[in-house]
Amino acid sequence: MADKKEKTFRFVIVGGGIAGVTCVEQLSSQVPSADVALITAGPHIKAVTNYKQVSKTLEEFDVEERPSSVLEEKFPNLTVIHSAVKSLHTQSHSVETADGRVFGYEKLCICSGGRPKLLTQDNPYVLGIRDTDSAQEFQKRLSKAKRIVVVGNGGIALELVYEVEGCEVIWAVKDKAIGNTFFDAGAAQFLIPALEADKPESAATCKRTRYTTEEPAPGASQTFTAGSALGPDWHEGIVLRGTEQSLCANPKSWRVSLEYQCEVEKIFTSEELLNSPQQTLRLENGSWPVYIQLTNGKTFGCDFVVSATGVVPNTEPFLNGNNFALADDGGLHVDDHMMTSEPDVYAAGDVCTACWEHSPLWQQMRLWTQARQMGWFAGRCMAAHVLSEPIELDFCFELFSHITKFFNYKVVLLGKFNGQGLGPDHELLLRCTKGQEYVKVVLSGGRMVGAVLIGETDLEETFENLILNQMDLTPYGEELLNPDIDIEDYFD
Ligand SMILES: Cc1cc2nc3c(=O)[nH]c(=O)nc-3n(C[C@H](O)[C@H](O)[C@H](O)COP(=O)(O)OP(=O)(O)OC[C@H]3O[C@@H](n4cnc5c(N)ncnc54)[C@H](O)[C@@H]3O)c2cc1C
Ligand SMILES: NC(=O)C1=CN([C@@H]2O[C@H](COP(=O)(O)OP(=O)(O)OC[C@H]3O[C@@H](n4cnc5c(N)ncnc54)[C@H](OP(=O)(O)O)[C@@H]3O)[C@@H](O)[C@H]2O)C=CC1
Repeated sequence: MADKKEKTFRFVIVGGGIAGVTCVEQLSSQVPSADVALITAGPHIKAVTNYKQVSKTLEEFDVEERPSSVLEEKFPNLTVIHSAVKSLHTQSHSVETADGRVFGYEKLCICSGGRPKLLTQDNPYVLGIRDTDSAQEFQKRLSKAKRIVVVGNGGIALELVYEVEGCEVIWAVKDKAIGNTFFDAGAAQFLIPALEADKPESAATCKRTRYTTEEPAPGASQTFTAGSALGPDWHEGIVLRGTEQSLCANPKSWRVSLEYQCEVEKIFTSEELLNSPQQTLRLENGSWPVYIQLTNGKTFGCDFVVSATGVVPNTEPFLNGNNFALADDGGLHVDDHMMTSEPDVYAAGDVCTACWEHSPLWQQMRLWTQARQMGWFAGRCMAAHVLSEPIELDFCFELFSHITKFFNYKVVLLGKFNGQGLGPDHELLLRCTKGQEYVKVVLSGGRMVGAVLIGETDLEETFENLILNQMDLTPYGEELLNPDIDIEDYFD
């Protein structure tokens, strides 16, 4: 393999998503003399724009899909190679691409993201949403649909059930409440009325498509290996409307039915149902292309099923044949320098699992912000290692923080927002004004360790400070959430 190398780069980064591109930017600016290669399966790269540091740890930004030439013009030391990596040979420090080329590296960073963990593979009626292509396929299928079933209870399901119009939505969740990956039952209760109410004007407007289509890269035959993951506001550019076209003007007819505490028992096509003893189901349900049987005994016919059931790190098949340590969730095990178990190989973003001893207030979630932070930190570590400089874990891994929007409410999550890992040894303070705000504080030993802020609470900065400084809040008791006290002044 060594003699076949077309060129050896000092740094090679695999993946043009937010983690890979941020890593490239960091390396190119920190070590401008080094040859850097970005190898990515898709024709476009993702770029962070309008970056805003909202507070010490909270950040907001937009993400744009761009041609890679923009990056190459900015960094003359950078070569972008558009081909999927077919195999990695850590012993010879080389990668082989789908178009048959071999490149050497001194240090490599794997940022190949994740792909949807589908309920079932190869069923044309079960869709996942990950990248621009899959979002467009979903949009196309939705435009002809009268009823869809959404399975899953995380970020994608929360966004879809709110955004889809003109189509009946059956939402099947495993849990007793909606949004288990982000919320507890109280917050879910607060959000439910927004599902039943009319959407506000701004959220209900029909919008134009903004995303471009990525051509699959040579060799990228698997549906979900070509493009980068979508991110904040991905649905804003896409009309998510079913057959009932008039509903864009009449959001009242928008229907979501929830099926709680159930999983999928079986998925049948209409042909399979015709030939099975359960064909009476077909008659009861009308005629649909596909039927889904849930563990609560109900069966629904629908046009298609959306499997919004999480992601699996993209490690196969191109990393096979090496000795990478994998975490329980299948991610590449990385230490506090973003290094995998293979020499000179780093990883960042959705593909990796942070296996260092976490700060008591941080946890990994496969999110846009963490992909950016990990890509940036991996770049810093790679540069520090070649320059023989010391480097410590960055402050951004001290406190988990996430800003997003669900059901048209601003949502801020801080620290152990759901009491993750705290056991019974914690208490909660709550303040809730229906339709306006939901504030939950998690206290452990009298100190604030997490918070969920839904709505325009304006509390994020103060709470972030209280969590970071671990002040004993016992003397304040429930006054902490007294709406008549200006908490910002209180703790100044
Ligand atoms: C529908 C949707 C909505 C989301 N909304 C939000 C949100 O609102 N907020 C939020 O924080 N997060 C959100 N996320 C999560 C967020 O998008 C991801 O956490 C983030 O994009 C991960 O970035 P990444 O760079 O690690 O991976 P990706 O963006 O998946 O990029 C991986 C890159 O690797 C390339 N690649 C893969 N395999 C190979 C190979 N073998 N060879 C070469 N290149 C390869 C791909 O082409 C791609 O460029 C959302 C995700 C989805 C799917
Ligand atoms: N605004 C935001 O911040 C958004 C973030 N994202 C991110 O994008 C990624 C993909 O989103 P998504 O697919 O929603 O993943 P998530 O990990 O957010 O949610 C997956 C959901 O599916 C459930 N689930 C898993 N397997 C099954 C099954 N077999 N049957 C029924 N339910 C199942 C999970 O339950 P359990 O947890 O019990 O396993 C969980 O509720 C995630 O990293 C997510 O954080 C996506 C959209 C918006």
